[in-house]
Parts: sequence; C-alpha cells; structure tokens
Amino acid sequence: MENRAKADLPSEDEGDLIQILSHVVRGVKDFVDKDINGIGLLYSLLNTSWLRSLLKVYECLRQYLRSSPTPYLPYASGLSLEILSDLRAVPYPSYEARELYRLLTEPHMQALLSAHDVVGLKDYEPVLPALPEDLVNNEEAMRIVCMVKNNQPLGATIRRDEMSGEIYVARVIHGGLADRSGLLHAGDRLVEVNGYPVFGLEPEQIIKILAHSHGTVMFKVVPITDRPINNKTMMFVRAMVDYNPHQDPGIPCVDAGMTFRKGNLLEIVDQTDALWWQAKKLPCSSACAGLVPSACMLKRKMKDFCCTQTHSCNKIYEEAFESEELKEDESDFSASVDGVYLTGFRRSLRVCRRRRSQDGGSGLIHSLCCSISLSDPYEEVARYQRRSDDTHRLIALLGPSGVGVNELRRKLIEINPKTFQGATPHTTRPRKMFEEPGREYHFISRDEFEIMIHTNRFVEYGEFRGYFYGTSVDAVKAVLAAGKICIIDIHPYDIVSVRTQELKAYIIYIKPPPLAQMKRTRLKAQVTNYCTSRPFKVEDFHKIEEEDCRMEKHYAQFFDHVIVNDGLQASCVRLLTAVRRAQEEPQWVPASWIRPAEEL
Ligand SMILES: Nc1ncnc2c1ncn2[C@@H]1O[C@H](COP(=O)(O)OP(=O)(O)OP(=O)(O)O)[C@@H](O)[C@H]1O
Repeated sequence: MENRAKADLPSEDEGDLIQILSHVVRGVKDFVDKDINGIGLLYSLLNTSWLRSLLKVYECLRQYLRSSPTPYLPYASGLSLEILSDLRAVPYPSYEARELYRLLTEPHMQALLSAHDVVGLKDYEPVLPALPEDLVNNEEAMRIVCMVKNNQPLGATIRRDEMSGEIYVARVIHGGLADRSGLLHAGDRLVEVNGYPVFGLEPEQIIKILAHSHGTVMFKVVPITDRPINNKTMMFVRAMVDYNPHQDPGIPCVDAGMTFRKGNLLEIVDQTDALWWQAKKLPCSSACAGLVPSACMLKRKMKDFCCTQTHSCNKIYEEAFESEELKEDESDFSASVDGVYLTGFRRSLRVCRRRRSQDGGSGLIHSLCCSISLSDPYEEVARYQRRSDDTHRLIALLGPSGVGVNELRRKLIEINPKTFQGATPHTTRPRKMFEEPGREYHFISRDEFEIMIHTNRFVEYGEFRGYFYGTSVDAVKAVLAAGKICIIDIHPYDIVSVRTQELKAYIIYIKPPPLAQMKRTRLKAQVTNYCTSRPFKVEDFHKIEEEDCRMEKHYAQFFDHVIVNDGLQASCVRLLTAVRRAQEEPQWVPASWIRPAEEL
C-alpha cells in the first residue's frame, strides 16, 4: 500500500510536501505525551488521510502546471458540430455513423467537449464588466457583510463619534462571530444595518435594530484603511485581584466584560487597546474572549480600593492571633521516626508573629498586601516542567491556625521520611542538654540572627520570650540539595519569601471542611497551644472558619492547590498526590522564574 502511494507521486520533488508533513508529524509526536495545550489535536489533524490526499492533489496540480500541457484540439466542440452536420448529410449512414451521431449529441459528451475547450483556451477567468468612465475618484469603497446570527452575540461593540455622529465598530471580540467571519474590524465605519442608515443614531438604537433581526444581519461598512495590528504575543497571566464588570462603571460594554477571581488563569489574546484587553479564562470553555481591564487600567482601579484595605490588612493580623501565656519549655516539638529525626516542628509562632506585627510589623503587612495587589494586578505566568535533575520544588503548607497544617506535614514525613523532610530552624536560645547543633536547631547568636534577617536569609522568623526562631533559605536549600522534598508550614507573611526563582514554592492551602464535618472529624482531636492541650470547642471551629474566610479573601491568588482537611487519612492521600503532581507535572509558575528578566 505504502509503495503504491509512493509510486503514485508524480516525481521525486513532488513528494516534498508529503515528506515535510511526515517530518512534522514525527516532530509533533515527540511532544504528544507532554502536556502542551492543543498538541493532541494538532497531531491527529496532521495524521488525517484527507490531509495527505489533499496534498497529493496539490502536488499533482503543481506537476500539471509545470508541464503546461497544450490542448490536443483548440476547438473540440466546434469540430463535433461539423461532424454532426456531415453525418446528417449522409443519405444511408452505416451503423457506426449512427452510433457516432448518437454519442456526439449526448448532453454529457457535449458538456465534456465544451469543458475541454474552456480549459484548453484557459477561458475560465470571470469576465468583469468594464468600469464606467465617469467614476468619481475619491468614492469610498463599501463592504457588504452578511452574518447569520444563530442566537449567539455578534461579538463586536460599536461607538458613536460625538463630533461627526458617525458610528464605528469599536472592537471585535476575539473568537466571536464577527471575528470568525474576518469581515468586520475595529475602526470600520458602519453605514447601514439591515438597510437602515445608522448615521446620527445612538448606539442603543442600533443595538435595538440588531436585537429585532433574526437570521441574517446585513451591514454596510466603510472598511478602516490602516488596521491596527495586534503585534503583542499571546500572554498568560494569573489574576491577583477579583474583577466584576457589572460593578465597573468604566467598562465600555458590560455584556462583553469577563468576571474573574484572584488566582484565575487568563490567556490574554488581544492587547491592541492599551486600556481594555481581551482574555479567555483557563481552562478554556468558550471560543469567545471577554473584555478585561489592561494591567495599567486595573492598577489604577485598584489604587482606591487598596487604600481602603490598608486598615483591614492590619486588622487581619490583629484578629488572627491569640494572646496566651507562654511556657518556654513547651515551645518545641521534635520526634524520631525509624531513626530519622523530625525537625522544624516548633510550636506555631502565632503569638510571636502577633508581637512582630505590633512592633513595626504593620509596614510589612502593608507592603505585602498592597505591593502585590497594587503593582501587579496580573502576574505573568508560564508552564514549568521540573526536569528530573532539577532540585525539588519547596512545598509550603498554609492554612488557618488549628486546621491541621502541622498534623498533615508530620504525617507526610512519617509516612516517607526518606522522601520528605522539614528544614532545621535557627534559634538564638541556649542549647539544651539533649540537643545536638544542626539537629533540633542551628544555634546562633542574636547578632548573627539579626544579620540574617537584614540580608533576607529567612523564609520566616519570629521572636518568642526574647529569643529569635526562624527557618532560613539555606536550611531549605540544604534539604533540597540532598535530593529530598522540603515541606514547611508558612504564614501569609512568608508567601513573598518562598515564591522565589530559587525555591519555586508550591503553595498548598489547607482548608477546613464545613462546620458540621469539622465537629465530627475533630471529636477526639486536641487544640495544642503553648500552655495547654484540650479538646476543640465550638468557638475554635468558628475561629478557624473566620480565619479561612480572611485567608481566602486576601491570599487565594497564591494558592497553587487547595485541600479540604476533612478525614485525616483522605487528606493525607490528597496531599501526597498534590505533592507528586507539583514535582512531576507541568505547572503554571511566575514567568520570571523561568525567563531572564530582560525577556519579560
Ligand atoms: N483531618 C483531621 N481530623 C481530625 N483531627 C485533625 C485533623 N487534622 C488535624 N487534626 C487535629 O487537630 C489538631 C490541630 O492540628 P494542628 O496542630 O496540625 O493544627 P495547625 O494547623 O498546625 O495549627 P497551629 O498552627 O496552631 O499549630 C491536632 O490535634 C490534630 O491532630
């Protein structure tokens, strides 16, 4: 079969396109197993038999054009008419003459001969009537555009030029009906809609005309001469803020607007307009894009909002921490599983952090909360696939106090201490008898600790009873360099310190289940703080829920994954799966992590 296909090819170089196609198919096949958007579709398209047949037809036609065949007879149908007339003149025609007469008078034969003459004389170009001589030179070229609406919006917006009263197509929505037709463009001047002249009308009146028209809609337009080119390449971003077009009085067309939430991934498909971009939400469910504010426009919109938020940012932390009397001896937790020492399990530094936020911490909160939302309403992202020889990504668990962050982290390390490890913290407190330097803690002086703070070497730190405690970047890197997966718990404060090119943290948010389920699953659980260990009370659950709401409201854009901690066992399995995916499957990460700054 394959040989025959080869033999059918007109000559060696006619096979070029087929060869190129085969080469492309082989190249694309190598990427099929990688999670690249649309690659499967492209592969099956390139592999279709009709595409190969089409290319063959194309090659044959090229060969035909190259050999430029000349017709055997210049005028076959004329000759057939002459023969018919001669045959009619024969008084006693033979059987063969009668047969020939019958054949030549058949409509199919006549059509065939006529087609031969048309092709032979290359007489197939349409003949246009001559242009009238009195044509006005500067008359505008009009375009008549017909579209079948099919209950879907046209995917274009219009605006009225207040000075001239002319109506223009303001924008064409990417992937919408108008865009797919390729016949309407932003800047085209609208002259008529379904035969109604639109000059001087309000855009609302034109929309009414459109709403009443069913089936085919006809536009008469004067096409724009210099069409703006969308020369920016496609860009993927993570939304760092919520946006609702219905609450934005500044949007040019609410119906074309797209709602998005913090953390949503958007594909920016059109940046022609400096103020309003067009975007699709990922994973893509609709072919049609929606209108979203551009980065600079959204930043402007967020400015006022963020100013009002500064107070509540401070409040979040004031409210999130509890005030309790502390016992120094109970501030540490450590254990050994299968001879492997579990480190980095200090008691929560909630209280220390509260103190930090009181004495000067508010500046930090402000800079975290507002710098993120103000300066970058969109964060450019790119697909990142960790190579097997790269260090693992840091796994950072975040969640309301008491939800079970430490419990899950501990379980993960206990299940597989050869794979997972916490980072050994630093402290300025004196070493206890049984402690070994570098095992429970790295013991350093206060001066050394302060230098490390000022040189940003901590992913998180706090002060407790006059001593500093903290997890350093180097401690995390030491675990990663040993080929293990470093798993730490963080506070919202620490998000900025772990989301770096160096650590590539994958942030998993541990979310509480609904109240009833939380009560049911925590029947035997204990709230452990610095001075007591007691069963959960209803107030504890309410506090967890409140903190959950606040964390989601302010930090959801940073969550790479969310796990609802209902049953401990099931949550553990989900956590293991999420960690495996973070390390082995492609993930969206800030583009700055994988591209040098000058390329961005
Ligand atoms: N899914 C669960 N089912 C039942 N009990 C749980 C579950 N998750 C955690 N717990 C229990 O809830 C209590 C609090 O958990 P844990 O100490 O891990 O909270 P945390 O989020 O680390 O809070 P903190 O930051 O205040 O230490 C522990 O007694 C733990 O065993």
